[in-house]
Amino acid sequence: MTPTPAEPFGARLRRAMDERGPLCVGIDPHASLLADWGLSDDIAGLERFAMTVVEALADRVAVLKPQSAFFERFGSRGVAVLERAVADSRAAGALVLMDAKRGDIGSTMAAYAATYLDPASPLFSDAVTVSPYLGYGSLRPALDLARESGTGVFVLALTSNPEGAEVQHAVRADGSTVAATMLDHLRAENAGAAPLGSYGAVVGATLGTTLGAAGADLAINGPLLAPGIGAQGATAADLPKVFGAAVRDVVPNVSRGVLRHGPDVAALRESAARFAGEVREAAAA
Ligand SMILES: O=c1ccn([C@@H]2O[C@H](COP(=O)(O)O)[C@@H](O)[C@H]2O)c(=O)[nH]1
Repeated sequence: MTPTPAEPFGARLRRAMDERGPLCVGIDPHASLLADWGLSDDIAGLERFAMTVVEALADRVAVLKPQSAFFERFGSRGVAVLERAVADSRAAGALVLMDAKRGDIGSTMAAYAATYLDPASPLFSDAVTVSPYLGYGSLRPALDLARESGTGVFVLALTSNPEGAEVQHAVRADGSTVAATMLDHLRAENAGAAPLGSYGAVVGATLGTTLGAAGADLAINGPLLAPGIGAQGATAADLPKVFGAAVRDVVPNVSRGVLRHGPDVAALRESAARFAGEVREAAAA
C-alpha cells in the first residue's frame, strides 16, 4: 500500500510548481502517436510509449497526466501498464493527475474515488479529474476522500472543447451559469486553505473570448488545469488573457504538443522545456 501523503495535495502541488515550474504533460498514447513513434498498436507499444514519457519527464515536470482512456482501450493489461506508469512517475517525483473524468451517483462515485484516491488502490494517484454533470453534490465521496488522503480533485468547469458551452454556459434560475456555479462550489471547498486548496477546476486555455460569457470568477484558491495548449490551438501567450490574475494558480497542460517529439527522450525533454519557457515568459509579460 502507498503511504498516505503527509501534506494536502494543494500544498504539494504549489511546491512542485515553485520547484519545477507549473507545466503538466499528458501521457496520451493515441494510436496515431504509437504509429508515429514506430510502435505497434498493442500492449508492447503502449508500455514502451508510456515508460518512455515517464523516463523523459517524471524527474522534471511538476505534473504528469495519464489519459486513462488510452490505457483502458487495451483492457486489463492496459490498466496494468497504467498502474506502472503512475507508480514510476510518482517514484521519480512527479505528481500524477489521473485524467479519468469520472462522475456518477454518489454511491458509485465512492467506488471511483476509492480507485484513484485511496492509498490502498493500485491506481492511487495524487489527483483525479471528475465530471460534475450529475450534480456537484454527487462528487461528495471523492471530495471527502481527497481531504482524508491528501489528494486532489479537478472538476470540469469550462472545458477546452467548443461543445462544452451548451452545458457549461447554461443559465440557472438564479441567473448564474452552470460553470460559475461549479467555480463557486470549489471556492467554498478551498476556503481557508494555504498555500493552495486541493480542489481544482478544469478551464480550457482555448476559451479566450468566451470566458466572460460564462460569468466565471476564477479566483477559487485552488489550481486551474488549463488543457488546450498545442494541438488544440491555444498557446502559452493565451494564459494571461484567459486567466488574468489567477494565472499564478494555472497548471498548463500540453499532451500531443510534447508527445509528437518522441520517441527520442532528449527531444521530449527539449519540447517540454520549450513549453515551460513559453509559460514562464507569458506569466512574466
Ligand atoms: O477540457 C478538457 C479537459 C481535458 N482535456 C484532456 O487534456 C488532454 C489534451 O491533450 P492535447 O493533446 O494537448 O490536446 C487530453 O488528454 C484531453 O482528454 C482536454 O483536452 N480538455
